[in-house]
Amino acid sequence: MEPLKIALLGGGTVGSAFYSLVLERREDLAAMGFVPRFLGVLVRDKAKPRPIPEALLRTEPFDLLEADVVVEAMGGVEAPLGLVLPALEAGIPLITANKALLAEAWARLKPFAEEGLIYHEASVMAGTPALSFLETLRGSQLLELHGILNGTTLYILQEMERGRTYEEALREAQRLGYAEADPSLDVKGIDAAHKLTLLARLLLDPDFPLSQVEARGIEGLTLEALRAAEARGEKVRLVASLYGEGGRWRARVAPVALPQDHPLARARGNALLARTAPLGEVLVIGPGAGGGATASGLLADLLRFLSGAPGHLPASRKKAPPSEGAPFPEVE
Ligand SMILES: NC(=O)C1=CN([C@@H]2O[C@H](COP(=O)(O)OP(=O)(O)OC[C@H]3O[C@@H](n4cnc5c(N)ncnc54)[C@H](OP(=O)(O)O)[C@@H]3O)[C@@H](O)[C@H]2O)C=CC1
Ligand SMILES: N[C@@H](CC=O)C(=O)O
Repeated sequence: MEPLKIALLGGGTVGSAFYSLVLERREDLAAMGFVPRFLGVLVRDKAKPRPIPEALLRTEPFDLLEADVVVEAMGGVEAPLGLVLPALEAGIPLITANKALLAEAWARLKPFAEEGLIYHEASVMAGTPALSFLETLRGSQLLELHGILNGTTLYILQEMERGRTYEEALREAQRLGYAEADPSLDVKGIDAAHKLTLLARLLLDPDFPLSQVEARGIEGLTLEALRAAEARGEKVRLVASLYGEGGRWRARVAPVALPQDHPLARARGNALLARTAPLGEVLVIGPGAGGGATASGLLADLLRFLSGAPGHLPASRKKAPPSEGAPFPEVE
């Protein structure tokens, strides 16, 4: 049995759930010949309650070069970038749930992604397959893609439909561990834009720029707008879309009106709908936020790494859209 030395950056909602899940799933790791050993868990405040022994907590960066794998769940861009780059340069793989890091620091991280050193299933739709779903769709051509990629805004809209206020619903989403440390990333559509950028880089263009995503959030939406949509037989959802327009890919995050019987309107969780050829239309639905759901995606990547498979490779070339898309109407 070989020790598997894990350096964990972040011991909050996701990091704590990952730590617990690894211990719970020791037998699966043992069946592959590995015994997990956490070298340390980076946090800011050792006094916060969490299911991690205090002896493992570190408030100062520790030596990641000792690790077999670095798992990052701290959030932000510059702080995690400064920590993971030296490890990647030393050939140590990175498993991350941090879509902001990947979306915004791509110029620095792309060479390592191309080497197969970056695993990030958990960065889009948590443990619900989104990247591996799209990897399988590489056998077809993408015609268009529409997704509910942010759990916080989905929860807020669903709760507003049940009569709660926007503020109450946002507070509850924070309490449940769905929201980002800065929830304006969720409600302004920026988190969904980060995720859409990662999907586009996986399938359409390895250099797809974050700046190409037009993002609008749900802050301006009123209960009246939701009620009016309901009266028209529609539901309002924050949808991230990629579709052909004038021969270019258009990437948009916006609140849109969906017919109530549309699969994305009926989905109770996050969802990703892809129209492809020759495969056809495919849909995946599942939880997209929360500690356990995200830890599941991180553990899936750990198992993928241990099986010898590379991380999530960007698209091999830039592809033009084969047809014009049919976006949903935006709700003002
Ligand atoms: N929550 C979710 O549902 C999902 C989250 N993600 C992503 O996972 C990542 C983590 O999210 P989440 O767990 O919710 O966030 P939390 O805020 O709950 O956890 C962040 C952790 O990182 C630590 N940390 C943050 N910055 C520093 C720093 N500069 N130095 C040392 N420690 C630091 C915090 O320490 P301390 O505990 O002491 O404050 C905390 O333990 C983010 O990138 C997020 O986007 C992805 C999918 C779903
Ligand atoms: N804040 C995010 C967490 C998961 O990515 C969301 O609400 O979807």
